[in-house]
Amino acid sequence: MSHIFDASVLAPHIPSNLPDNFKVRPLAKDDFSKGYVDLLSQLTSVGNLDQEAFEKRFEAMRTSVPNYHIVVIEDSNSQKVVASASLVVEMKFIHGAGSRGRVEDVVVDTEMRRQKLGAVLLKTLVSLGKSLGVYKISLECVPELLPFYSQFGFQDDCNFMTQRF
Ligand SMILES: CC(=O)SCCNC(=O)CCNC(=O)[C@H](O)C(C)(C)COP(=O)(O)OP(=O)(O)OC[C@H]1O[C@@H](n2cnc3c(N)ncnc32)[C@H](O)[C@@H]1OP(=O)(O)O
Repeated sequence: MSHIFDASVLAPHIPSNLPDNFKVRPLAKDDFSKGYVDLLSQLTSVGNLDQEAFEKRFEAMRTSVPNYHIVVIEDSNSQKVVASASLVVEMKFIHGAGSRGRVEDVVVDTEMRRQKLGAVLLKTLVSLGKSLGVYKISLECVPELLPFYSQFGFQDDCNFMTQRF
């Protein structure tokens, strides 16, 4: 199976108390056929992303340095991807040529919410980020989700500005 990053890098960071049917792993190239795009569409507009476009983008991300750490949870009962979150690492000159982590695109299938899958993803990404040596991890969210993210060590500490095209 082709993963977007090395599964052995992820393994030490996965909480052990998950029900047997849930498997936490890096995004795989064949997740297109496991409902991954439908899952992302519960987060925001995905636009026109057919299998060819998905696989082309997957390869670009897989071979990027530093890696895109896209972590998913597959439910073996349905063989669908039911949750996903990303840790993107950005290289800097500042902080001693350090790296910053950004948590992006956190989503759990509507049918699977409130079963702690979001918590599993956030704990996994924070632990992974620390082990990769990033000097900080940040994310952007609506005010309603501040209590959710604060459980995993995030603090509300600045304004967020955006410009859309
Ligand atoms: C950086 C970004 O990507 S921001 C975008 C975040 N994603 C979205 O808004 C997409 C739609 N929402 C979702 O996919 C989900 O509701 C998520 C990811 C926000 C939460 O995932 P879930 O798996 O349902 O959360 P999980 O079960 O792990 O919740 C753990 C605890 O967090 C808290 N929590 C969960 N969801 C929320 C929420 N929407 N608001 C406030 N607190 C919450 C609760 O205390 C919950 O414990 P409880 O169920 O015992 O009350």
